[in-house]
Amino acid sequence: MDKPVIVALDFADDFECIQFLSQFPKDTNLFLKIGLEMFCQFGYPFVRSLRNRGYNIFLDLKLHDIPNTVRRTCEMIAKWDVQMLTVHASGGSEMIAAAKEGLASSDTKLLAVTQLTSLGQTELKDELQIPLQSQDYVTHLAKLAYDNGADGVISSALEVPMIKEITSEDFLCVTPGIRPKSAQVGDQKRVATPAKARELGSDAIVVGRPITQASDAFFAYKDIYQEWK
Ligand SMILES: O=c1ccn([C@@H]2O[C@H](COP(=O)(O)O)[C@@H](O)[C@H]2O)c(=O)[nH]1
Repeated sequence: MDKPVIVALDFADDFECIQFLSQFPKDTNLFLKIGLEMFCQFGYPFVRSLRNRGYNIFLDLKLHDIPNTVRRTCEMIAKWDVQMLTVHASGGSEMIAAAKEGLASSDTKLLAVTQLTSLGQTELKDELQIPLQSQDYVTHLAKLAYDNGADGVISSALEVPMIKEITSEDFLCVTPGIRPKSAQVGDQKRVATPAKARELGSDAIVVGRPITQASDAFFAYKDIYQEWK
């Protein structure tokens, strides 16, 4: 699928989620992100039911554990036919490589989260005590992910040109923290509009609340899609 708008399904219950999806015409070809909130409640059966309905699935589990545990978990997820899976790049080179090995029998793209888009320079320095500029930290983790077999990263759109420069044009940059001009920023720190993300070279944008909390979700999706295309 060419440069999708990935909709983050962060709902407290599956009924609400299915009602949300029913607002979209059947031919919308949605790419859906299932994150921790829904996966912890509804697990693999929920993933399978959405996959069986034909949706593309980004499973955003942000795995972060010792290499053996991550490899074995990825071996299991490899059977699920999901399109994307996340691990944290800060889990290190061995863990990233182990995740890739675990997914080897599948077409699932492995994406490594660099610096969460909810963290800015202040949090990086004062809370995490990382003595780097945010952009240098992000590009360092992106290079680590690239060198150890990841197919791409999660970052802010603002960092995409630097990431592509030190990795490769084909290295996927999937970018949350997307906010249309009129939307509330909320807990996100490193944000970009859909148009800016396009201009900076994002391969896919992830959008949650600006669509899921809109009074007309399909209209909000179409609006963002138009700006992104
Ligand atoms: O760095 C990251 C990694 C993942 N996310 C996820 O994307 C969506 C964004 O939702 P919004 O409502 O549009 O803010 C959410 O599911 C996060 O878990 C991220 O935001 N930043």
